[in-house]
Amino acid sequence: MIRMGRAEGWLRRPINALPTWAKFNGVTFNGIRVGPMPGLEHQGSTVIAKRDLSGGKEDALMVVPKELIVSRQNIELFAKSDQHLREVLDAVGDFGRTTRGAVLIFLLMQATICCPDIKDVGVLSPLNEYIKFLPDELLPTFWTEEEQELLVGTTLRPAVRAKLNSLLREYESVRAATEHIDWCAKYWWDDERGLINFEDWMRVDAMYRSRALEFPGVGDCMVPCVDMANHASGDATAALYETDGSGNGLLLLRDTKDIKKDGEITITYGDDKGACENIFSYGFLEDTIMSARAMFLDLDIPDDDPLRPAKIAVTNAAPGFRIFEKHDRTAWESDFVWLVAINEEDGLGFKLRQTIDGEREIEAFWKDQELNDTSKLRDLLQQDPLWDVYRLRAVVILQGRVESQLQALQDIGVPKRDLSIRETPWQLARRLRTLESEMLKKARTDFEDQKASLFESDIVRRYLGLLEEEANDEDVDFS
Ligand SMILES: C[S@@+](CC[C@H](N)C(=O)[O-])C[C@H]1O[C@@H](n2cnc3c(N)ncnc32)[C@H](O)[C@@H]1O
Repeated sequence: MIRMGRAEGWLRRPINALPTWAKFNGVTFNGIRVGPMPGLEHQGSTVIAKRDLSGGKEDALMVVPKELIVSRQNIELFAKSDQHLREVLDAVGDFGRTTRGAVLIFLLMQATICCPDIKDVGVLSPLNEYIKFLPDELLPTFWTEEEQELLVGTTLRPAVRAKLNSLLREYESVRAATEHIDWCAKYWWDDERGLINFEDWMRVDAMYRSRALEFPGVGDCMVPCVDMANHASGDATAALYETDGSGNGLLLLRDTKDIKKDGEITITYGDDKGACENIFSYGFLEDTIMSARAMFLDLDIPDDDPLRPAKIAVTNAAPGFRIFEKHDRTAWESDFVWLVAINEEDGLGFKLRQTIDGEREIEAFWKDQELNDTSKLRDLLQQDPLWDVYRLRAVVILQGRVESQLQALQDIGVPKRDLSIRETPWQLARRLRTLESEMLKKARTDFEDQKASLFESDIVRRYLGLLEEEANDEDVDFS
């Protein structure tokens, strides 16, 4: 439906119509306009200074009435006057009570309301019109199979695969949950005349993913017009966003920034986000990015671990670890690796328990202490006399995983470019491969240093039987 609406024009409006929409709906612009930056048209529209702007001396550059904010709370309010939206939200249950679920359903409803083939569904509102200004972002979920192949060996590849699977599951469950609603059955899902397909779900997901910002006091939401600001990190960020005392959305020039007429007013989408996450959520990498910044690598429990099935059954930690930049080095964090690193002989145990409804449940124990939240395992191990030993095991496991990821990247080298591969996916994949490869090499060296320093620990040396050997050697020398 959305693709059709773009092609036929009923779901598309040129960005030069935005000032009229904004004025009509109470959005104020102060010294700014929205449009493409000459020379940077590939970045879509952005916020541009209409005159010289001085940090610390300007009122808000944008004020967006709180009623226009697409947040979970507002969608609940919209649903009070839109029975069709209410029906769908109720039908999808808990999913409709999450921000993501509510926003995706809301966006789908806006496209439905705009569709000329659909009559008497939903309520007209300024937001039906607003989605017509939103471009279709080329996020990796829209890359072709060949383009996704360029990502093999990067952390983006499994992330895109997992995302497509979860989108498909969501789409199927929204469909199953709403098929019994007459108008949904007719306009959305009918085998011949139904207008919605999986691509629509991917498109509303992309709109939300690439435009949602976390506003203090509101949470994740889409704020019309503020979401036209492009991203720049660090000192280059020109403006901040927040809400005023009444809940309206504001775009504020940073006190330290002066922007000349025709300069760009950028915000930050999050300076800590890694290169992978930037491409995943926004479909671009800033030109100034010189490192992958952060990476999430998955981690498996070895097949020969006798406790593997029980560990998988009890874990509530994400199965992997994150490496990230800290000062000039890499650091890591993981709740999962501790479960991989310890075993029965260390004090990890499992028991089967019968629940009151007759089900059997696995319970985990660490040295007879109940372990009902495996993300707390690290804290328990930290109090153990063998903490350095467990740390060393964790570091060895992670270093091995870093090594295998690096190997996968290097085995493929520079992928071949097929004629069908578009420029943006090609450039992004190439840059990501280089940035992640550099970061993995750095992490490998840092893990080596951590290993070396843990080998200095008396506890580790005693555990490995090295202290006694040294003591014996010394005895021999003295005699
Ligand atoms: C919140 S929207 C910003 C407005 C958007 N440019 C538009 O035309 O509607 C985020 C999208 O803008 C683009 N974008 C933002 N900052 C960018 C940058 N620094 N370089 C390239 N593209 C950028 C990306 O396509 C991203 O997915």
